[in-house]
Amino acid sequence: MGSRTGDLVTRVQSAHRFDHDALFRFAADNVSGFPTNPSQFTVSQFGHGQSNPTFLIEVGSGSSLKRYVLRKKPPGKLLESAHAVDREFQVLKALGEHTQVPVPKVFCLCTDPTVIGTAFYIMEFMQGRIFIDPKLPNVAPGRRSAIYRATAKALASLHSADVDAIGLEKYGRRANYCKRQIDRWFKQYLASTSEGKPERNPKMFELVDWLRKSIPAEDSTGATSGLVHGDFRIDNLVFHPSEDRVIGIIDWELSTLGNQMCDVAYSCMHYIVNVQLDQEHVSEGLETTGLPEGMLSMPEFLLEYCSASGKPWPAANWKFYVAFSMFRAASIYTGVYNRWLMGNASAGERARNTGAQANELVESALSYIARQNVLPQHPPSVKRNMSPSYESLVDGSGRLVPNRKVLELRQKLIRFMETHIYPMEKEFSKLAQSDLRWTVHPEEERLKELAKREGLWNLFVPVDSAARAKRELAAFENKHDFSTRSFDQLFGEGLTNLEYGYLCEIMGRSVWAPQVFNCGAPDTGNMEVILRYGNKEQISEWLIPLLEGKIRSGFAMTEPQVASSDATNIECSIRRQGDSYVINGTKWWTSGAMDPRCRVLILMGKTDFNAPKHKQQSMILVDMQTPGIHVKRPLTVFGFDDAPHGHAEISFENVIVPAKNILLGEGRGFEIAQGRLGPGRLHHCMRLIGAAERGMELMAQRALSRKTFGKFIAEQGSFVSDLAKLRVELEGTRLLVLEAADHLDKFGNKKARGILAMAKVAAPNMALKVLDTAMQVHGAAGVSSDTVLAHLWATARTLRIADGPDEVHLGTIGKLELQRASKL
Ligand SMILES: Cc1cc2nc3c(=O)[nH]c(=O)nc-3n(C[C@H](O)[C@H](O)[C@H](O)COP(=O)(O)OP(=O)(O)OC[C@H]3O[C@@H](n4cnc5c(N)ncnc54)[C@H](O)[C@@H]3O)c2cc1C
Repeated sequence: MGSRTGDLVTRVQSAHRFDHDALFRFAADNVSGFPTNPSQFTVSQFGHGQSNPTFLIEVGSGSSLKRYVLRKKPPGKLLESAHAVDREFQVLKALGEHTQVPVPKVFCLCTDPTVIGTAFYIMEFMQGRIFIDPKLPNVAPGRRSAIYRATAKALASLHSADVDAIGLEKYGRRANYCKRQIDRWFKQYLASTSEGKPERNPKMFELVDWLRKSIPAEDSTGATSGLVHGDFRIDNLVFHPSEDRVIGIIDWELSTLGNQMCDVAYSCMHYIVNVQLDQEHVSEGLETTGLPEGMLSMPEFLLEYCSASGKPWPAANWKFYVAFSMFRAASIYTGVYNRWLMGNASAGERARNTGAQANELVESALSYIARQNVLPQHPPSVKRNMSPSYESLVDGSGRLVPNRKVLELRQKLIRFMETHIYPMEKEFSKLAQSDLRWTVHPEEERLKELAKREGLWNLFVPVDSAARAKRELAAFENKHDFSTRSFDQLFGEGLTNLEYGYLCEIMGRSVWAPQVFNCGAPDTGNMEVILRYGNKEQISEWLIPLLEGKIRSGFAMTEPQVASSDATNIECSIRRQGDSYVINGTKWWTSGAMDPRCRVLILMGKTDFNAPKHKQQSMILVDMQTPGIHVKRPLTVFGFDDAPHGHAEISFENVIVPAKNILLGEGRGFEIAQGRLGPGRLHHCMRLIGAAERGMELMAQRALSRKTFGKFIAEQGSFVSDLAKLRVELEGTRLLVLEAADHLDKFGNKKARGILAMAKVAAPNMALKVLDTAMQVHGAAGVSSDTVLAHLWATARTLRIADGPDEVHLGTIGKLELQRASKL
């Protein structure tokens, strides 16, 4: 495990002492909520890190204890422009207030040196873990890759900050960063090695010469420019106390605007060289000594970064950036060594070897430059990053064995979820609980565009339905340009339902994810109806904008006054009148109809009340803006109204719809319902597998990190065997769902109805069990909105009713069983 942030402190070093009373007075006046009359006020120093001295302030005791972090300039004469704590404060404030980049919250800045001797600022203390050694000793192999992936994502997230939008446009000059940095750090090197100081190394001059000649063109064009951290290493990241995700990027002393590839190379230094303050010498990095089990290789780490940030593979200029990183580290180490000689290195005695290490870094940089190959020309295949249960399946071709294409999409999807969805969940929920709940978060629309670009769009469209719709559309050739890739992409990636099962599951891990990939309910079921049963006009008018993600849809079948699990009860009338139909009735639980983007409903009603029982019903496309449609209220599920999509009660009063909007023809509603509910129903089951997986993961993490009565929850009672039983149930249900998808592909809706019904009963019941146990393990937090569990549970619970209650499906399964027996 990593070190806990609170355990990294020691007594304040004598060279760094300051007036605690003055600090207390300042903090009490300037930090909102700072205790004014505490029982205790203590200051200790973080021993780790060694640029700007950093202190832990503890105010009060017991349950009223509050903790803060103070960062200040070191005492004494300092190198020009170094240790600018005011800049650190500025960047942290901008990122904290305007972005999702994980950083500690800052409270106040003091630039007056008379208060405690130097400028300083006070920020939030982050309770979490810091991994000081990049080899991650004492970390389970299975978690090492997750920690490295989170590291790559944190770097990508800070590199994605829009500096112009958050007031950091003047935080530095973007172009020619490397050129300026080489000059700056060489100047600092010269200053640290002038007369009477550490000896100069002639090889440093050789290195600088090579660097100056090899600066990549992208440095002057600004193509790779943006916010740069300047010291991005794993030990400058605070990880969540139990989950493998970054909650804070710290130590922003060297941040500026500039060439972001320098951060990337610097974050990979440990693969090439092993530089540790406590060691006498620089030694070989992980590339040579071997990767600890489970750890990502450097190309894998870079692949993770590139796909999260959208940056190209950096092979072309990699040698320069790595050599530059070593040069800069050598210059910094020389400065630290010089400060140690003067007696004010904040790392104290640990800095005694930095002089020798600086020279070894120069040596290593020159050897690196001399190497033939430093990074493969192309990114690695994704095989290594796969979750263990799929690793062995890559080249398999058996039934229920995903092929390479699916596995690659799956990995892309997993990365997208980790980079873009999970970090936004709180933000999406916040909007959905505010006065603006019925509006769409702009980030959702941005992520939709990103998902399209990444080829993660409309993955649900089954290959056979796509082919049918394209054939129908052929008559509209002038209107739609079939030849463009973007048009073709609207019809997904040519997957079967079975193949989609492996992907839909991942989307189900978050209630916010499916719509970002245009794979949310009820749209997928509705699009499937138009794909399979729509004529060319209906496809062109409604399906194309739905596939483009420009509009959304609802499915209006259920009615308040009749038991709608038996659709023959439905009373809404669809009466023919010339070239139109007139609709009258009330629907409720029309999911998605509250969404401001919802433009079309597929409505089921009766066109002939006297026809045979299953021929009375029809389905018709209804424009939401037609006069006579009144959205009466949003319904809630255990208090969740699922804004901004919602579940609406709607009345239809003489709603006049063009006759051409009827689907397939009068009296064919039941036939379509059977077709629609097959795939749409199964998508719910696939998503429930993902929701259960998320529950398992959160449950295990919580149990491994929380102690009650002296033991971790994981060590209590029958936890382990309970967890194992849930895993057995989950895996069994997953196989059932995949099997149902396979049947749907091979035999169609009607023949697959038995196994579809089994999946529809099994999936919500299994997910509910897992999520319920996960909530229990989380204690009160589990039932709150602080975790995703309660919302996932509420959604899973509705699926024992929505799309047909359990009893109806059990009836189908039982009937088929008896039929089989009667034929024996
Ligand atoms: C969150 C959510 C979203 C929904 N979204 C939509 C939507 O988008 N569009 C839409 O049209 N509808 C939607 N629904 C409605 C849903 O499909 C219906 O609620 C469902 O079909 C059951 O109909 P009902 O509520 O009228 O229950 P009823 O038909 O009144 O049934 C009530 C109960 O009777 C019992 N029962 C019924 N049949 C049998 C049987 N054969 N044997 C034994 N017991 C039985 C079951 O316990 C059942 O739960 C949604 C519902 C929810 C909760």
